[in-house]
Amino acid sequence: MPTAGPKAPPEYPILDLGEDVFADDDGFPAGASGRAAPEPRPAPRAAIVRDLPQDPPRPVAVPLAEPALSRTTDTAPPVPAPTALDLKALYRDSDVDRILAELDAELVGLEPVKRRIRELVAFLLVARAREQMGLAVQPPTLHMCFSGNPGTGKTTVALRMAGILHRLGFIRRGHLVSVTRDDLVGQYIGHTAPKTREVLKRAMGGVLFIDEAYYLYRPENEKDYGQEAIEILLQVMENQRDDLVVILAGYGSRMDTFFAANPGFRSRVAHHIDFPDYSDDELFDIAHRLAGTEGYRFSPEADEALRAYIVRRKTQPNFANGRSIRNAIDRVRLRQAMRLFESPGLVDREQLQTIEASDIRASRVFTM
Ligand SMILES: Nc1ncnc2c1ncn2[C@@H]1O[C@H](COP(=O)(O)OP(=O)(O)OP(=O)(O)O)[C@@H](O)[C@H]1O
Repeated sequence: MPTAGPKAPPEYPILDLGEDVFADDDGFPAGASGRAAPEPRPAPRAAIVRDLPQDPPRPVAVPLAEPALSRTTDTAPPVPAPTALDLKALYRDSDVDRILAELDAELVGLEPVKRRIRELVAFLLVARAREQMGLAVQPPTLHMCFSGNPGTGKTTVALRMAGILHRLGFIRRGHLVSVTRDDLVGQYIGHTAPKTREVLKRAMGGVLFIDEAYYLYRPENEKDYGQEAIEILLQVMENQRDDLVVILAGYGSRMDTFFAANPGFRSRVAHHIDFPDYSDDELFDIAHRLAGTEGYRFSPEADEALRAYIVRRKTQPNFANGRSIRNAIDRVRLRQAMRLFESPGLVDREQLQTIEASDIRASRVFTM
């Protein structure tokens, strides 16, 4: 948990993030660094944002009835608020159960994370119901922090979260834009605000996922432009929170330090979800899940080799939980293909599907 005492968050003006405002640089603060005359810009990079795949396009979800008494026209009298609502029916109609089932099928383990997501779904359904009953004062704050080591499933869950928020009508588009510091912060004076705004523009109506968010803040460097990006993000997180959900992600302990140093973020992030490291058994299951979805299976000897691989890989540098297992499976498939290609005679269906121990034991992991 953060240790530093809270400071009052600074006041930010309301920003209009519509197309017109994004078209020029006006209207944004100069940033903590102060600004001199802009320097020439380097050539733009080809792509700064990773747009991840999403659900097949659907009409914008408004699964629940319009808020009662929210509209009046000259001709129609206001609709009275319902006196009771069926939360289960709201849940069924929203199709969120399908997304939760997909999440369950896709991700091994992560029980605490899945439980937190179900809690959040309940919270969102109740928020919707309160809105329909005329009880909601303002929309719930949905910005989140996903903390955990690399490869623990944060990006995968964020993608599903975007789908859930969309199906429940809390975001318009349901896409996820995944960025790191380099996508938001420029290297020269005057570059950061346009970069940050461009990313925000892409993310509007969806989820902005900022991986290793603590790199935005570099207190040791007085001239760091990260502070400028932070100020813009904080304004948008406050004032556009009905149109954008920000998920900050990174290692747990570093996120704690980041929040302690940036109370503005701490006060705007309402939901914290911790992603634990996987056990050996879970990593084993992940390997089976990943290989199985591609139509592969392990021989009994390969299973034994896989267990030994996991034990060794965890002690070696750059171990990244599920990501390391995914990479390992990719390499194992290459070795299996080479083995089959080099073997004499015909190959049958069984051989094409089977990973043998030698495909795993040829890994450098066993020689390091
Ligand atoms: N619980 C899991 N079940 C199955 N596969 C998983 C699981 N967790 C992670 N993976 C696999 O690991 C890969 C990396 O996961 P993901 O990118 O979601 O992790 P991350 O925490 O965002 O890591 P990073 O910060 O390194 O990107 C995914 O492509 C996925 O295939």
